[in-house]
Amino acid sequence: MEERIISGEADIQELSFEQSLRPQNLKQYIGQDKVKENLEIFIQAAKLRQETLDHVLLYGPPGLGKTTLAAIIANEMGVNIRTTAGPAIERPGDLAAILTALEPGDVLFIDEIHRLPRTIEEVLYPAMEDFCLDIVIGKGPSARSVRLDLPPFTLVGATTRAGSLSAPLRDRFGVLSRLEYYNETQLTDIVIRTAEVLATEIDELAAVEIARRSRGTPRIANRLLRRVRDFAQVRGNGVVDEQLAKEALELLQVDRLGLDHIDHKLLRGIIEKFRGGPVGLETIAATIGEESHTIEDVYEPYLLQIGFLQRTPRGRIVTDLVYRHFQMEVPKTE
Ligand SMILES: Nc1ncnc2c1ncn2[C@@H]1O[C@H](COP(=O)(O)OP(=O)(O)OP(=O)(O)O)[C@@H](O)[C@H]1O
Ligand SMILES: [Mg+2]
Repeated sequence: MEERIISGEADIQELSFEQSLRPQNLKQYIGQDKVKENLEIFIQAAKLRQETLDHVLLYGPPGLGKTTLAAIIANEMGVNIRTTAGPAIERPGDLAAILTALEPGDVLFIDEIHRLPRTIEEVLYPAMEDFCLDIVIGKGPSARSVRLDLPPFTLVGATTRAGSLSAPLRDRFGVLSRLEYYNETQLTDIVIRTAEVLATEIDELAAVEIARRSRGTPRIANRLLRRVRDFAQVRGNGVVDEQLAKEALELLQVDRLGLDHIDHKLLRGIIEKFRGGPVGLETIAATIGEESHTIEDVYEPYLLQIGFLQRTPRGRIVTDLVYRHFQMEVPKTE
């Protein structure tokens, strides 16, 4: 897959930059009002009762703020956070080592929790329910099971694919929070906040321009801002105004809805080769030379979200909005 500036996923160099931009508490966390409101209540209640917070599952597309929110939850509870990821825990012993090292009340954050091996999930169930671990010592006939008590903790799980989580695991979370794409106003606020952190001067209209092209995703908004800021330093006097933002974004080949050349190739491909569809996913994949699961996981969600694509039992179809976006004549339906 080629690298895309509008990809929701983070690349490695980006991680330390992102770290510096993370809001630290719920107040600074922009948008996701429903999720925030719920968490605020649960956190307060847990603190009043002097108990640990219930286990929380955060799910939604990449770059919407799951990792950020996990850290905020720990912060608001006034506890430490330990971070790991599904694929990093290979054997039950790995999980046991992490769990037994927790302090009472800690948050254990498991990113990509849908990638946890099933054998590990089973160890996690009693840990989540009763704060204990059943460990098998020895092999064969002399093997015996020992029960270990754990300090009470809060598991925060994050996943981009709630559907691939097993039902028994999902059921053990007391709080299920789904993160939504952000609207233009919220993204504008995020761009302005990030500019402040970066000590970059930016016009409100420039921030709106960046927000519009960010596909509802803070990670993309921050990434675009960073590129536009580079442009402002080299081509201008460092200040980001509307005109400069537009020029820079033009150069980055991100159109006014945040679509790039791959989206264009996909949408135009369906129009030109299949008269707008319906056409099957595999056929689209072969036509544009991408893997079908990449199309499904990475390219499609936003196109579906803005109503440019529709999924039907017979395949994908492009909607009238696409023809208008490309200033093409909308075909008449027979
Ligand atoms: N509500 C928000 N307010 C301000 N900034 C945000 C918000 N949500 C996310 N961000 C910023 O967007 C970037 C990406 O967020 P984060 O890493 O938390 O996303 P994620 O959902 O964990 O993504 P992934 O699925 O790839 O793990 C971070 O730099 C963060 O500062
Ligand atoms: Mg994350």
